[in-house]
This record gives sequence, C-alpha cells and structure tokens, in this order.
Amino acid sequence: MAASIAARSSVISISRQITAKPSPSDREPRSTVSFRQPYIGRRNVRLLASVNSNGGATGGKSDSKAPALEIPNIEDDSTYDVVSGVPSHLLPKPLSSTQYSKPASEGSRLRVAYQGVRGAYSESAAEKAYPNCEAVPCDQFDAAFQAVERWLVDRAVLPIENSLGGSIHRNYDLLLRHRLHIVGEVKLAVRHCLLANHGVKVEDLKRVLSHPQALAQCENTLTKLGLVREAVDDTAGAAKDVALRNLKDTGAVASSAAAAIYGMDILAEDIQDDCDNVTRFLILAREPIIPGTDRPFKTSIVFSLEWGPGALFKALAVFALRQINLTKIESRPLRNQPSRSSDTCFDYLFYVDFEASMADQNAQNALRHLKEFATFLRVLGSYPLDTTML
Ligand SMILES: O=C(O)C(=O)C[C@]1(C(=O)O)C=C[C@@H](O)C=C1
Repeated sequence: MAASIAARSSVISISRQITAKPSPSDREPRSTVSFRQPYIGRRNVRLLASVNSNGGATGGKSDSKAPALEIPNIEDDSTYDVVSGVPSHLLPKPLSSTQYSKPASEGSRLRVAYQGVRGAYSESAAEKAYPNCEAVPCDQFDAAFQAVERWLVDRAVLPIENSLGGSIHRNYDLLLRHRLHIVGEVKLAVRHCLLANHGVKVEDLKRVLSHPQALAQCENTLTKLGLVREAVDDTAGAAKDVALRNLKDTGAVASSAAAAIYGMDILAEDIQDDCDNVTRFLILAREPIIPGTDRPFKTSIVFSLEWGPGALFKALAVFALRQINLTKIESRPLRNQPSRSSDTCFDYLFYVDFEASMADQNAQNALRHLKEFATFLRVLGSYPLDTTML
C-alpha cells in the first residue's frame, strides 16, 4: 500500500485505499454514542505508508526507500485506534479548542491538506483556518482524508456545503468511512471569475471548464453566454489546464488568485448567480478537540433510525424539546445494509449539525435521548462556529 508525495508542493495522491473499511453497521455497536470510538478487542490493523524524498511526512523518514511503516497484528484485548492501530494510551492527547486555532509558530508550520491545486478555493480556506500553514494539495478528497490518517499532514480542510450549490455529498460519505474528527469550520466567500488566455475575448469562447459546484454556482451567467460546460476536479485545475494547453476557445471559472498564478486574463468578475456565495469547509484532525462553553459551539452527528412512521420526527424532537437549534440536516443512503423494511430498499443515514457544545448538559441529554432509539449514532465533532461571515 503506498502513499506518495511527489514534491514539496505537488499533489498528494493515495494510490490504494486502506483495506478494511467496515460498514457503519459493523463498525459501531448499535445504540452507541461514540465521541471517540476505538475498536475494542482483537483486531488486525495494518497501516503501511511510504513517503518519498521530498515528502516530509510528519514525524516520518524522508527517504524514497524508507521502509513502509507496518503496525503489527494486535493480539491482546487493549483499546486501539481504528486508523493507525496504535494502542490508545500511546496516542496524542486531544487538542484543546484554543490549541487548535493557535497559529503555528515559525519552524513548525502546520501542514494542511486540501483538494485541488494551487489557487483553489480550498487552499484559501486552509489559509483562512491556519494563516501560517503549509497548504498541501491533494488530487482527491479521499487522498486528503488519508493524508491526515497516515500522519502525512496535520489537518485537512474540505468543502461540505455551498449556499448556492448545496451539499458536497462525497465528503458526507467520506466522513463516515474515515475516522477523523471535525475540529472546526471555515466559511469562505466564493467570488468566481471567468478566465481566459491572453488575447482571448468572451466572444471567442465556446467551452468553459471548472469544478461542478462552481459551474452550478454560475449557472445563469454561463447560460447567458451560451458556453458548453465541462466538469473537472477543481477550479484552479481548470485554469491551469486552459493555460498550459494555451486554449483559445476555452475559458475557466476560477478565482482571481488562480488567474494570477497561471498568468490568465480575467474576462468577468463576480459571475456567481448570487453575490452571497459562501462555501462552508470542515477542518478535520486525527484527534477531537475538547469541547468548550466559552464561545458558540456546533456539534455534528450522524445517525440511523428504525424504519417507521414518525421516526425522523421523533429523532429531531430530542433537540426541539431542549431548544437546541439545528443548522443542517442531510440524508445519505445507508449502503451495504440489508433493508430493514419489506417494501423499500431505501435506508438512510442522517447527518445533523446543531448549535450546542458537547460540554453542555442539554446537548448530552439530547444525545442520550436519541441513543435510546437510534440504531447507530456517532458524534463527528464538537467545534467552535465560524462567525466571521456573519
Ligand atoms: O475547486 C475549488 O477551487 C474548490 O476548492 C472546490 C469547491 C467545492 O468543492 O465546492 C470549493 C469551493 C467552491 O464552492 C467551488 C469548488
């Protein structure tokens, strides 16, 4: 199994997945609240990671022939971290909410993974979250998750929803598949530009490349211009591609930062359909933060329910009864699970964000109540709200 980082600022791409990926149902005992839910008992967890000469994995060797790290089979009954297989008592202590937001000091810059290439909005979000960080590009969302799990980076900053385009479903699914913790959120105002190579005019354009979310956010403008849309992995990658191939009939929807980096002209600014175009990103870490009550906190959970009338109503009532405000609900299909009802093959996972800290007795009571009838429940993180956009 190989994780490769090609060069200091090049893209992380994880070529193979960590093998054991149990479905939610076999990862979690039923009706269990897990803030940090390690595997208990006998497990064979193997983690292999290798980093090449420029990679600089956190705490790892920087030699392309560095031996792969192999965590041996675990045969006793201690508690182990599901990701690394390391006994829990050897793992670092959780970060406090003040520690996580402290800017990294010189010489020990935090490495923060994001999806995309330089100039992507996700890079700006990583820099907003950690102003002094070393932002590390990853080719896919999954690679960013794995980069954190394998200690190649310290954090990942990934988009979860946009005020115009809606949820980034892939990241909801990955949150459950991986064992990272949400330690913060960042809201970023996204202002799209139409970019083209020097000398190209709007009338010359036939096609436009960008991330599907960015294309969706500029739907009206692109329709007016009559441009054929082509989806690519990220906005800045689109700009880079158009610039490198010196295309004259193709533009890109990307940031003004991408225009500067790839030497392109800005043909139009603020082309998103609504000036209030905000993307919310999650900050992910290997360890949770200790929830506080010193400032506004949000908690993200995921649960599933028995099938039946009023099941979701009853679940949401545990928050309403306690005056806890919900800020987001998202449902995703519950995969690899035989359907529990006879007449439908649709079972769901519900992702809910609510405005309370897990340090609040009220929030703890709500989850205890939900646990009484949820078939699965996991706390993804309890973290300070990003109020900078309000
Ligand atoms: O392509 C980028 O620049 C990204 O950072 C990705 C992304 C997304 O996935 O939503 C982030 C913010 C914008 O909403 C558009 C695209």
